[in-house]
Amino acid sequence: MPASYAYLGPEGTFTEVALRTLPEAATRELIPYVSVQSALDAVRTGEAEAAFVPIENSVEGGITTTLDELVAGEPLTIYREVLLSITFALLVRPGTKLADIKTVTAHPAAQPQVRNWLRAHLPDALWESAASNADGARLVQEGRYDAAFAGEFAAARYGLVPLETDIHDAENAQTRFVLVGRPARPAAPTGADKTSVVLWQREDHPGALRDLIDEFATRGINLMLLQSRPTGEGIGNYCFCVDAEGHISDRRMAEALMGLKRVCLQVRFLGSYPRADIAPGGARPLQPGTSDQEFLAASDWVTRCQDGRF
Ligand SMILES: O=C(O)C(=O)Cc1ccccc1
Repeated sequence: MPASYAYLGPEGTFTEVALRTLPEAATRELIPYVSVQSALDAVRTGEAEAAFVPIENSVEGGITTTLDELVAGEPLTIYREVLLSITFALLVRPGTKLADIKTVTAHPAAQPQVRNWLRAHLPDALWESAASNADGARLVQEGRYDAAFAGEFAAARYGLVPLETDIHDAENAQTRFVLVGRPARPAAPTGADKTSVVLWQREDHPGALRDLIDEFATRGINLMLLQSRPTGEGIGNYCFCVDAEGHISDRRMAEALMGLKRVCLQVRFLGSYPRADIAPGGARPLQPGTSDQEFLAASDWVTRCQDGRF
């Protein structure tokens, strides 16, 4: 049996479409799971080699179930990311008209992407969340809801028809998905990489968050995501999910992570992996003084000073 990738199912999710864009997916058995948690658990138990799950969208930010799963429990590592442009179709059973729709469903992350459309076209419809957009389509097929927002491609799979297509409140809405596996050495840098970490502050004090961010800023590292998540240990108690430009094998990133390790209560490394938004080698020019050579030269100079050879 080939190694398997778990993904947020059932069949017909945007997650499945995004997963199939990865060349390595063609050589794996792709197994749908009912939730992000169960897909990630399949990796933790060794049932699946890796799991593919949504993690962020350009309209609402981080997908909190996924972030919370990566923040807690047995550590997992992100190996790849995929960006997918998202537009929704309103899927109904054949014969349903707009005026018949009293209940609608989709994944919670879909709602901010269709809210204005709903207000304009179905202001009185009751919204209930589904485990995924394809699961919403399945529930419409079963007669549990009148309509589901999902990919148009999911219609045929669930015996539904698209009553409306190309629904998106925001132009160019994109969702980011990640391939997550058990911890192992990150892939070699491509020249356009991203590093994800979770940071827990040691203590609350004025400027505590700025102190963490400074570890990146002073080394010329740009941040791409900064999302706070409650630790569950009381009001005002948060950890921070951070995506930063660069790879852990870059000196500036390694030094920033060393700095964070010293000043944070805890740091969880979630991986260094190729960026999906730009081609290999396409990262922004480095800030003066932050190349590997400059870090190494500075370190050599300190050693010479310590040895009295300056
Ligand atoms: O993959 C899906 O279909 C999902 O349910 C997750 C999701 C939610 C909203 C936009 C893209 C993906």
